[in-house]
Amino acid sequence: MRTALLQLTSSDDPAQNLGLVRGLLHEAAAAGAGFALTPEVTNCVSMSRPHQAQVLRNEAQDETLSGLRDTAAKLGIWLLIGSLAVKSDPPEDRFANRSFLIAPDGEIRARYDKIHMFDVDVSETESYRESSGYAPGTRAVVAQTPFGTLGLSICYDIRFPHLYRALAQAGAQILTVPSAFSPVTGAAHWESLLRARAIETGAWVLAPAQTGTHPASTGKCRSTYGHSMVISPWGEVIADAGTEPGLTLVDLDLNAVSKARARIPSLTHTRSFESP
Ligand SMILES: O=C(O)CNC(=O)[C@H](CS)NC(=O)CCC(=O)C(=O)O
Repeated sequence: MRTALLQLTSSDDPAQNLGLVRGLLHEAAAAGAGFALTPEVTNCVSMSRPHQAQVLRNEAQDETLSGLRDTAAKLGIWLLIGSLAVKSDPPEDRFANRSFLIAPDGEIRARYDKIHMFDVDVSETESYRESSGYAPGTRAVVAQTPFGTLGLSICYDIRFPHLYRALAQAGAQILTVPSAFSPVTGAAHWESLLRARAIETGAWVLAPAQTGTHPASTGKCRSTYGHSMVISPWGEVIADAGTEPGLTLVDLDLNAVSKARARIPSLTHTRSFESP
């Protein structure tokens, strides 16, 4: 299946971001892609909770979701919206960081709420407290498509290998890791983490990313690492998008999954052991 990763520099204006994503999806479909993926927080990259509270909507009212469902249906493609920041149902007053898998008929086939929250001091001047704004998910998700079984995850989840082992053991052949990685940790860890998860599971890893300096109408601009990547089930870097926004196209071959797993059947070699 020809697959397109969209690398974005999303701003904090959801309407503007929707227009850019639609343009890239048209290009992807024209290039023969039947599956496209967008990064984490496709609809809004913002460091300002008050701004997010003003521009974000709950799922039913979210115009990025309805707009992209419409585009996927018009183009007849599968679409993983890496994530949208959406308002949760009361009494929860934090947002959800939620992936959506859209089928070529425009229907939502799967949802996944990011489980692991990035509450980290990256450097002396750069801190993130994702759990202050977002409520974590509690459920791992796999989804069937005609081109393979997807295992869904988001960004900081990549640091928790047991999630990916569980997804692979539940049948996932393609792991999705839409991200907005910090430049500092991206340079140090991004490629190694993605390659490790591919090697451990013998699955394709598709990691569409936010990149660059994100324009903000209020508060501080945020920067992200970019380098959207496709990793083969054997752990090879098949594509690295660098730091410019745009499209990356690859042809996914599911035979590579069974080949990698036949060579190293570690997924079937789990043993239980006493805790240390
Ligand atoms: O804040 C939002 O609106 C959406 N959430 C994110 O962008 C999250 C939390 S700040 N980013 C990450 O998880 C980066 C992880 C990372 O960089 C690492 O693991 O090193």
